[in-house]
Amino acid sequence: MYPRQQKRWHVYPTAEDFEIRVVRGILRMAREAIAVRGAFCIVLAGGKTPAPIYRRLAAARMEAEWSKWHVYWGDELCLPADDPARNSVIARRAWLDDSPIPAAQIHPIPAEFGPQGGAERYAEVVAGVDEFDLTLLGLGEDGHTASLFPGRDWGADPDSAEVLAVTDAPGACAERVSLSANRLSRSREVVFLATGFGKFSAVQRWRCGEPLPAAAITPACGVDICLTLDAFDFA
Ligand SMILES: O=C1O[C@H](COP(=O)(O)O)[C@@H](O)[C@H](O)[C@H]1O
Repeated sequence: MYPRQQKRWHVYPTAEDFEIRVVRGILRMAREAIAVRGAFCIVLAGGKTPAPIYRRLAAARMEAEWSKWHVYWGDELCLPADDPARNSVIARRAWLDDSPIPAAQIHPIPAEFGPQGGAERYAEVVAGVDEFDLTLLGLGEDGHTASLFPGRDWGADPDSAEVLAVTDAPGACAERVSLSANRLSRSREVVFLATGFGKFSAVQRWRCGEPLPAAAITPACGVDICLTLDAFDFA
């Protein structure tokens, strides 16, 4: 059993409000982390939901000290490195390919080596970070987050591996690499992103206390869940 999750819900009337507020929050957290610790370590979410956020970060070129950003991912699909379905490629195309963040500070998950090979290699990469400053996460329609799926081991125990080799994910890509719930919880801030009516049922189940994978992310500071109104309630 994992610790109780402290949740703060933030509901925005439109997708534009959601995007503006989330981007503003990311830039503020980056400024604070850089002022206090001299660097900002962010974990990116995969899937489609964060793409507009990444595009807005790309447009905010003058608003951050990009040379101090270090970028990681929460999960990745075991597909060729340049496959457009990969979480790293979605973020690269929307933002990172055209960003001033030094290439050596961008750390995609090497999932092209397969679940086991990718997990072992990425464990060495994240071992260099004690606590992430900000972890962005998505929410699947079945309540999964990163590549932690219902009915599987999410690595929520304190002694579980930091990076998991996933071989039986439902859907099109069964093989994946994912940070474990335990590792994702080692973040100063965690922000979930969910937009659209398709997420409504997962959000309701989470609000009602069902033990979904998303509920296993339990950083000391709690989690912030940013939603559009249609994902939260009947508008
Ligand atoms: O499989 C995945 O799905 C979730 C949610 O994706 P979305 O397209 O519905 O936003 C995502 O957070 C995760 O990284 C991805 O691998």
